[in-house]
Amino acid sequence: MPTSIFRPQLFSGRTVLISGGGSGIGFAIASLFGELGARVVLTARNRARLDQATGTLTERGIEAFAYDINIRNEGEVEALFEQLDADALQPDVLINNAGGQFAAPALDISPNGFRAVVDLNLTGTWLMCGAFARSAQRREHGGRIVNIVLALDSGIPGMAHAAAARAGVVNLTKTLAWEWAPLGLTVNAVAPGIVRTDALSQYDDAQLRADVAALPLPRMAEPEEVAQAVAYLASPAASYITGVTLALDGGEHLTGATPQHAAP
Ligand SMILES: CCC/C=C/C(=O)SCCNC(=O)CCNC(=O)[C@H](O)C(C)(C)COP(=O)([O-])OP(=O)([O-])OC[C@H]1O[C@@H](n2cnc3c(N)ncnc32)[C@H](O)[C@@H]1OP(=O)([O-])[O-]
Ligand SMILES: NC(=O)C1=CN([C@@H]2O[C@H](COP(=O)(O)OP(=O)(O)OC[C@H]3O[C@@H](n4cnc5c(N)ncnc54)[C@H](OP(=O)(O)O)[C@@H]3O)[C@@H](O)[C@H]2O)C=CC1
Repeated sequence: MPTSIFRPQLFSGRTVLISGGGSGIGFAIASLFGELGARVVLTARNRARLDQATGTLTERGIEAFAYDINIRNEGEVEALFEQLDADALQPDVLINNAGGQFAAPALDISPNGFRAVVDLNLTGTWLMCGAFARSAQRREHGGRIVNIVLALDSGIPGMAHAAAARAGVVNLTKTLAWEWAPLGLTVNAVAPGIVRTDALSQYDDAQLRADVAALPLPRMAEPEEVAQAVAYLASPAASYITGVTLALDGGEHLTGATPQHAAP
């Protein structure tokens, strides 16, 4: 685990909402914000996994809450923010981390498969951003949004749906940064390459190892490294940064040779 550069209690008094916060990168983000004094609110679909995550965080002395919702469902997203109001847990920071896709050649992606991935990664992120910004506007309270995308500078062969959806999020990030600056919101993104989480079991291991070996920094990222980048973008140190997508990819964007993604 990388050494934390942040001062203790940096996010004391702040509430941080993390989609997909019960596993992998989202859980690492929740852990770091919690260790830095924030109250953390986790959302995802799997209630049991959320409960396990909040249990672990609570044992570490972190104030943690969980709400099971599907971010693809507009009604569930609206209901979440109403519930957060009712529970006095209005977020200061939103981390749109929930997402994913399946690896398949473009010609094997059905219209419904394409739609499912766009619904999750682009529309789901959009719905969460909108509900968060309306909440901030009502309360005349600024805030931070950080969107987790994928390294995509040279396209993402084997994941055309995710490539399209995440490119949408990158431009949404820039556009919302303009439109919502007057609301006191900054909107940024982090684009990880390959991060060591259980979710990688969905991909071909030999291919992943070959992809990593070809990087200028030939290793996977750790989830905690993504969490530190997110914490920086949500911190006062980044108050003049908006609309950027930070590549956290071991230099993948320099190679011009895009990793191939395949199912196991
Ligand atoms: C490598 C490093 C980079 C990235 C790493 C990470 O992101 S790690 C993080 C990774 N974490 C995650 O990825 C977690 C989140 N990911 C997910 O939940 C799913 O990937 C999801 C977004 C598709 C779920 O959507 P959903 O519940 O709505 O799914 P559904 O079952 O209802 O199917 C909808 C349509 O998709 C079709 N289809 C599905 N699978 C395949 C396939 N393998 N092949 C072809 N097609 C497939 C399915 O047939 C159907 O189309 P049809 O038959 O009706 O025409
Ligand atoms: N690991 C990697 O190499 C990389 C990952 N990423 C991205 O980082 C993010 C986290 O990935 P990682 O931690 O590895 O994988 P996970 O599969 O553990 O994370 C995905 C999270 O999103 C949640 N989620 C999925 N669908 C929905 C939905 N419809 N509504 C609400 N929550 C949902 C899942 O919970 P649940 O199933 O309970 O809903 C899960 O907690 C993803 O967006 C991923 O694409 C980006 C680059 C590389």
